[in-house]
Amino acid sequence: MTSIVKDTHTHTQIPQSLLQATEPIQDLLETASLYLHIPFCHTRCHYCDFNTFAGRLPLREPYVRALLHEIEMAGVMARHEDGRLRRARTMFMGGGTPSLLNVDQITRILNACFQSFAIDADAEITMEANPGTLDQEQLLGIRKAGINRLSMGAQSFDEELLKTLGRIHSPQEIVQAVEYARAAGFTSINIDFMFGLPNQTMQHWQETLKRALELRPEHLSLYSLIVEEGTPFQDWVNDGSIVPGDEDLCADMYEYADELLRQAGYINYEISNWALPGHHSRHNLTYWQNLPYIGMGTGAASSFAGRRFSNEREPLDYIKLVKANQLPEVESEDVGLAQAMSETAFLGLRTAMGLHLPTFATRFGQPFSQFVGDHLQDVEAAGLLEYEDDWLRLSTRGRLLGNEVFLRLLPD
Ligand SMILES: C=Cc1c2[nH]c(c1C)Cc1[nH]c(c(CCC(=O)O)c1C)Cc1[nH]c(c(C)c1CCC(=O)O)Cc1[nH]c(c(C)c1C=C)C2
Ligand SMILES: C[C@H]1O[C@@H](n2cnc3c(N)ncnc32)[C@H](O)[C@@H]1O
Ligand code: MET
Ligand code: SF4
Repeated sequence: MTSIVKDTHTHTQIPQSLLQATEPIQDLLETASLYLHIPFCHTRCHYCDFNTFAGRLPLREPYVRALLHEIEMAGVMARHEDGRLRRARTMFMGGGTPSLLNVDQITRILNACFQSFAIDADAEITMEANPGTLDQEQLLGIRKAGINRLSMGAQSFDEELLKTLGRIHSPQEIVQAVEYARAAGFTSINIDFMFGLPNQTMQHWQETLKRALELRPEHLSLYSLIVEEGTPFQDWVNDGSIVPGDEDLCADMYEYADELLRQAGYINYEISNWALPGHHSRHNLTYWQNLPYIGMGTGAASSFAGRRFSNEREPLDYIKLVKANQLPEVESEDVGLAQAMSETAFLGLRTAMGLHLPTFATRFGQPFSQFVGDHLQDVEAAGLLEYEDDWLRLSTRGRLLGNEVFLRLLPD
């Protein structure tokens, strides 16, 4: 049994496995999580603005070759001064739709990472998949190649809504994909859903969550629809042919989900993420803890060695750069101490656990209270923050006013 710490103020239940630092922060700062971007999709969903391309499937093999080359160069870049390979605790192959690659391509990508980085024997290795692109043989192959966590975009169990979204699969194919994944030995499965969708009623949402829970995924990500610039959804919102759910409905849907999932044993460890005890995504948490990560592939972002940088987004240009033996970096920003401290605080405060104050002080050689100064007392007095043991977190009220809290905390 995982022991549970009860937070009486917010009624969240946070297991010790999340509260206890797994390793000293100085050791974690010496690692890098790996993100690998696969920029291909069958067709583009109507709401999506990710860096991904439809109709360019013939580019898959040239792209994979370039990615293998980039992994090798990144491994060299990330090595320690004495030549040791950089250690990675988690890997995440996202997109786009990595499940559009064949087993051989996925295996080659993983093996390149195993050669160029020191991947922990018990690393969390996730791959994103679209339920419309999965079959039993492929799932067995990728499990064997080393993928041990599967993250599926499902979005909804409503047939009509799936059409509005431009999805390529039916509700039944979501169930089928999870069954195939279980049969292939996956014991850690995430499913993504969206709410606040056009014409989505509370009943639709309840039905989707009910069917999601029947599959008993270890992890659920629930995202409120964002109407992104340049998407068909934005055109349709502008011409009035679709109307997204309003703020009140979205809040009700979020609260309904949170309560239902809590009763079903899931922990809301971050705004959009719920997990059964022990199944939180360690990769996601590296982002929320502001730990180093290296992104490879088109448009992938990195936070490493005091810099944030990101790659060329267009596949053909990316391939060209890599072929010329160059790291395909196109943007870079130095991250100073003050910026790193602010980011670590704000990212931490968005998680259910909050910010671990002793870790902050060890990491930056300065306590958080000293860094923010008088602002902290103001925000505390307004009832927006609360302490529990060594943790500082947003109160229920603070969570509703999240951005307000962050603005007020910023040093002048
Ligand atoms: C609704 C909020 C979402 C956040 N991330 C995603 C959603 C839906 C999903 C997502 N995850 C990554 C990407 C980038 C790929 C792309 O095509 O643009 C997307 C859209 C990967 C990712 N997420 C974070 C990092 C650092 C990375 C890897 C590097 C990369 O981008 O290539 C961190 C992160 N994601 C979100 C937040 C708030 C966040 C901060 C810690 C939101
Ligand atoms: C990675 C996950 O991000 C979610 N996702 C993708 N685009 C959007 C958007 N515009 N708004 C909200 N969620 C989105 C989907 O649920 C996808 O599966
Ligand atoms: N592309 C997959 C899907 O939509 C995975 C999530 S979106 C990057 O199903
Ligand atoms: S399949 Fe995923 S990445 Fe591709 S367009 Fe749809 S939501 Fe975006």
